[in-house]
Amino acid sequence: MAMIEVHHLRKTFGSTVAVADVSFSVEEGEILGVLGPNGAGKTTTVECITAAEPYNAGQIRILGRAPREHGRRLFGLVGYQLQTLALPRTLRVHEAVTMFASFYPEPRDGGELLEVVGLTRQRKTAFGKLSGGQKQRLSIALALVGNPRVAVLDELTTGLDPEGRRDTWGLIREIRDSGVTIVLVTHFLDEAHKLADRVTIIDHGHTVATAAPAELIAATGADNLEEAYLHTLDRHRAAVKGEEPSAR
Ligand SMILES: Nc1ncnc2c1ncn2[C@@H]1O[C@H](COP(=O)(O)OP(=O)(O)OP(=O)(O)O)[C@@H](O)[C@H]1O
Repeated sequence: MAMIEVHHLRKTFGSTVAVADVSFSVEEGEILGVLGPNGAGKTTTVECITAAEPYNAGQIRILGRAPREHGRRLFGLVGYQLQTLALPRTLRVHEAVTMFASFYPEPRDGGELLEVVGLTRQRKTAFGKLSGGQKQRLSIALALVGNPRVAVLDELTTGLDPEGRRDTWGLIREIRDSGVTIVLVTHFLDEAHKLADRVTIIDHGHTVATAAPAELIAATGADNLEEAYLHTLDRHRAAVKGEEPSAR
């Protein structure tokens, strides 16, 4: 059974259509990369999956059931790492983990989790004194503290230096290897290529393609995922307009 299925999802904010028609599935144990330009509807889509937002039409199934059917158990099932983590500046790292752990019926051990994300030495550091990379690590820890089967990670390496990004990629692989299914929203095509088993591309609220990076590269005759991504978007937009795609 697929871990997550999204069928013809539609979500509007007033007159803004944030998600027009998005469909994809996420298999258990895989890393699915969610790609697309700014404003494409990626965050809105994952917020519908985590039930942070209700949706207008279509279907979402998590382990075969609608998000709301899971009730409060959904929060333990799907961990969500926010694009920006806002916590009181004086809250210490271990206090944040303990506080978030209290929201869940079967939380992970806080000390062990800080070890996993490499924040043991900072456990007594106030949130306001953490570096950008350390805040990212804390936000990943908070997404995992409920012992979820799925982790939704939104732009998790934005603002990190190359070493921080590489370390975070290692961490994501370890989390996947521990059995957690991962939905990874990213603008970094190298990141998607290195981590994702499959990627789904969203443009203007529509699913454009879902495939393994290597399949997408082969299908477009591109040299790398970035080229393949741009080519796929061009082709989609030209088809929508009824035109021939431009040569990139
Ligand atoms: N709470 C909201 N109220 C009104 N409009 C919203 C809201 N959230 C998102 N939108 C709009 O919905 C559209 C999709 O936004 P969304 O944040 O899902 O895109 P995204 O693909 O995640 O973009 P980015 O890559 O810039 O993070 C945008 O036009 C955005 O302005």
